Amino acid sequence: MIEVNNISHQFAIGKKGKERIIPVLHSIDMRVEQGEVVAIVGRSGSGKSTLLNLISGYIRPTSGEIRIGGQTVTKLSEGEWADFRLAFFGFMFQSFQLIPSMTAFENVELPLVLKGVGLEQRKKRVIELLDRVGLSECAGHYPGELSGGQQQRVSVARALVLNPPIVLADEPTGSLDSENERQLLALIGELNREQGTTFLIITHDDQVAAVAHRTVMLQDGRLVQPQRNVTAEPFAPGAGGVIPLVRS
Ligand SMILES: Nc1ncnc2c1ncn2[C@@H]1O[C@H](COP(=O)(O)OP(=O)(O)OP(=O)(O)O)[C@@H](O)[C@H]1O
Repeated sequence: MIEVNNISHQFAIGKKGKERIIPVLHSIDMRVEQGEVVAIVGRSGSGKSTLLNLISGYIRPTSGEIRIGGQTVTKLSEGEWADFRLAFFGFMFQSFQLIPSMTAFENVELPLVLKGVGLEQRKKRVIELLDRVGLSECAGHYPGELSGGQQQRVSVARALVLNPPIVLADEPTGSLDSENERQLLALIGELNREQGTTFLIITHDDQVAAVAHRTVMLQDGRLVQPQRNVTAEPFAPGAGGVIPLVRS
């Protein structure tokens, strides 16, 4: 589903003509199958966010190729990337990135508006999603009127509203308390089992890495041998049992 082929990336910083080159990623090869939940770990500055930004097309690699769903995305134009993102990706961030002047309902609705979905269908889908994350009562609230955990749930609903095959998450539990973290991990597990949603999750959190199917580690911009998670009880955190994984 996601193939990262020999990707290297460097940033150039400083004034034109006097740039300093910062190599960040070196010859990354990675393959993620549909329905996998993969944790990306590594020390601060190892290149995790850069890798996710390359996969989501927000930056272009210095060299190498990325294929998603059989399509070579590194060749897409900016306009094509915008459509591709709407069709393929949901995004979850540590900082939620909600629009403060929009209600919870409007924030979740936004991707549907961008996709040109009609009003009635939008309403139905947003209500469904807010209900799924337990926030039906808060549809009319602005982000500033919600707790951190509630804001994260709004951002999760927004990430999922278009039913994306892939969710890219950058420290999604980073600002959550343990109960909200448990609920988010349970939801990720449900979606993965029910819909085969693929998750790529950058994390420093052992709880997240423990429920992923496997963990890949970046070290100084290089991928360390991928590790298959053999000890985890995927998506049953605290539930005391192993729920079988459905993987295609
Ligand atoms: N736009 C940019 N311009 C210049 N350098 C950058 C840019 N973005 C990232 N870097 C550098 O690339 C390196 C890797 O950054 P990146 O954010 O990918 O690391 P990370 O593993 O996600 O770190 P963290 O866990 O702290 O978020 C760092 O040295 C960072 O300073």
